Amino acid sequence: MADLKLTNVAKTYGGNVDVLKDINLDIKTGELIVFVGPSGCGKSTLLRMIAGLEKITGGELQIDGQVVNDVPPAQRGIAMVFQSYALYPHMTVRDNMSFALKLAKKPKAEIDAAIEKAARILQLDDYLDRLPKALSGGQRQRVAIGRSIVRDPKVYLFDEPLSNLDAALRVATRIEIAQLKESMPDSTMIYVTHDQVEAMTLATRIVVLANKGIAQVGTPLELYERPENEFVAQFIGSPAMNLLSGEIVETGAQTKVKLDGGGVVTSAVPTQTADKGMKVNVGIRPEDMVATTGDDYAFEGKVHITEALGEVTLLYFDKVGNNDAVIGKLPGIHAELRGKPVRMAAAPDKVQIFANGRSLYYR
Ligand SMILES: Nc1ncnc2c1ncn2[C@@H]1O[C@H](COP(=O)(O)OP(=O)(O)OP(=O)(O)O)[C@@H](O)[C@H]1O
Repeated sequence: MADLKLTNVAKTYGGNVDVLKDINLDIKTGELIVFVGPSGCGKSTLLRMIAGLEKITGGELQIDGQVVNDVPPAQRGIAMVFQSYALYPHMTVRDNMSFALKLAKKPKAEIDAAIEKAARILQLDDYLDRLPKALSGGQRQRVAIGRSIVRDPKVYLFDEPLSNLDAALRVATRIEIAQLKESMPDSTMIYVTHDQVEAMTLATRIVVLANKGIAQVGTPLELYERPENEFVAQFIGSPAMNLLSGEIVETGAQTKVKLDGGGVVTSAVPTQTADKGMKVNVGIRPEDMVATTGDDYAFEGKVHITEALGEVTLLYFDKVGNNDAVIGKLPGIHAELRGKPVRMAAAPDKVQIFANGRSLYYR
């Protein structure tokens, strides 16, 4: 059981290199928080500051109401699982998992009970007497997690735990982590990943880090359906959300935007009379675009390239007005559209509007 509270947490290296500033975040017991963001944005640094492996140079970190900025890692009740599951090669799974408890001089009965519980949760019962070299990558990763579980920490920190695994194993281990979380509802977990699918499927809330701060915090669906800004809009989802410049031509409960070099698109984001004429960017996800033959379309463009992925086809359009090439995603196989002019539309509730990079929905 652990609540974490970060207040204006900052990290400066060498007194003058700001990596993170003004990080404010409340994490409640039982949450699985995922940190995502572009390479170098400070995900690992933030995780390591929470673990106590990296000094917090500004602000405050509280665990269960107690300020822990200067509490050493071992006394924070936190366990960290790294991407390189460095197990002791000459020790069995059981010895690897019990090592920390033996060092802490815990009674044998307590150690045995902890190992038994962790092995059951991680389905490692049959492997306890094996050496790491006789395990698969996924099983080794589970042993690494097991080493944390036996210490019964309040908070688990995962730094890209699956990045060394091949694609199939990643999926299997991801599902195991989801089940692990379910079997320990009172544990708090923080997880760093580059993998969007991991973030979307595992997180109770995702924290998007960018430009030294938090770009948005929300449930996976909030981030996907209602990004607060263009950065999050384009960071979450693949291919990225299309942004098309235009001007508001009609306001009200439904807003109409005339796109540069395109048609008029309707958005369910409400606007006020004074917004008429405002220069905005309209955001539409590739998967929310539909091909239409009607006159009510967002834009018409020539399909430059098609990529058939099996269940869907990606359509890459030529530039529309001043806008970058737009990508559409249609169910099924549509190689026949290559080189053809196609009209694309989107339902109003799938159309976002951004002004100066920020979503009008959150005004
Ligand atoms: N000792 C250091 N001195 C100065 N700058 C550092 C130091 N350690 C890390 N940094 C910088 O801090 C920033 C954040 O690094 P960090 O490893 O936390 O990013 P990350 O988001 O985890 O990146 P990645 O996704 O590539 O793993 C980077 O720009 C990095 O260059």
